[in-house]
Amino acid sequence: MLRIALPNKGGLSAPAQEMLREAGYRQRPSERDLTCLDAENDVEFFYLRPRDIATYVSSGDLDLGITGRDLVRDNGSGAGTEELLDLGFGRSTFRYATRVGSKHELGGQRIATSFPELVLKDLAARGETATVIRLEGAVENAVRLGVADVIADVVETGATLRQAGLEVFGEPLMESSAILIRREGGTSNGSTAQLLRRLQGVLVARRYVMLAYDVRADMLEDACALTPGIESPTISPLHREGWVAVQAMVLLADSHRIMDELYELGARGILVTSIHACRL
Ligand SMILES: Nc1ncnc2c1ncn2[C@@H]1O[C@H](COP(=O)(O)OP(=O)(O)OP(=O)(O)O)[C@@H](O)[C@H]1O
Ligand SMILES: O=P(O)(O)OC[C@H]1O[C@H](OP(=O)(O)OP(=O)(O)O)[C@H](O)[C@@H]1O
Ligand SMILES: [Mg+2]
Repeated sequence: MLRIALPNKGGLSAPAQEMLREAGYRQRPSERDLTCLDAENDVEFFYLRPRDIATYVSSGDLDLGITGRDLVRDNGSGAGTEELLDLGFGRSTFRYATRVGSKHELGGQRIATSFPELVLKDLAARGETATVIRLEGAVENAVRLGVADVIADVVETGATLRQAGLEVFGEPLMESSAILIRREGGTSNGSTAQLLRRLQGVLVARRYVMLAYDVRADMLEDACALTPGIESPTISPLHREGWVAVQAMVLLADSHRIMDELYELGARGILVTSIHACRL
């Protein structure tokens, strides 16, 4: 039986469960449940604090885990894990910020953060010495309340920083997103490979749509150049003489541009449908 750690709370919890449901796995019926057995798929899920997940996976007590890359790097046990897949949600950067107009320096400053290990590693790499103050959250308040001169925190839109009168400085310490991890050097059995294929299928289904259209046969090569598909587009004959129907997967983000260009080529009956799941 495959044993998988998932975030029990916080911003990564709901999207992680949604992704697993889309991949065909059973998820806990109540947000208070700490385990969920999916007997049909021979998988058991354990809902844990996202910060703790690397601890269980690096020790080998759980086979796989979903958590934030930044949380793994801030957990000493993270070094004993490896990343199998970027799951595409929970994207953020981790950055230093200070009061607008203040000096952009780290040496000798008091730096407030919920990610002390990340910050200490970064300071060591820079050869800087500073005082790191560990806070549980709402770190942006630390500067105006006088507890710190600088913060190091998760930035998504930057709205929280702006509201607190802070500005980022320097390069991001890291870019994060939700990831699937396993024990470093671990081997994949059949169930792990199946889970990976299913999650990859969800990622593709989220990024791509199926495009179908009719086009005159003499324009087919130009049309296929716009919609090459992943392997090759499907061409079917139409009852109408001299016309064919084409089906191909295209990136959702490109779909409207491609539809406009196909229409210009003379294609008609252009339809976009979403993909619920796939194995490529
Ligand atoms: N806007 C965001 N705010 C907080 N975390 C975010 C955001 N966007 C992505 N993340 C990621 O979510 C993870 C933080 O999850 P965690 O469960 O620790 O805290 P949370 O979602 O902020 O919940 P809480 O702070 O209420 O416990 C990190 O990997 C972080 O990079
Ligand atoms: O760049 P933004 O889009 O504004 O998002 C980033 C903010 O969101 C998170 O806070 P959260 O709501 O998790 O509260 P916390 O600080 O107490 O964890 C994070 O710690 C930042 O404060
Ligand atoms: Mg938070």
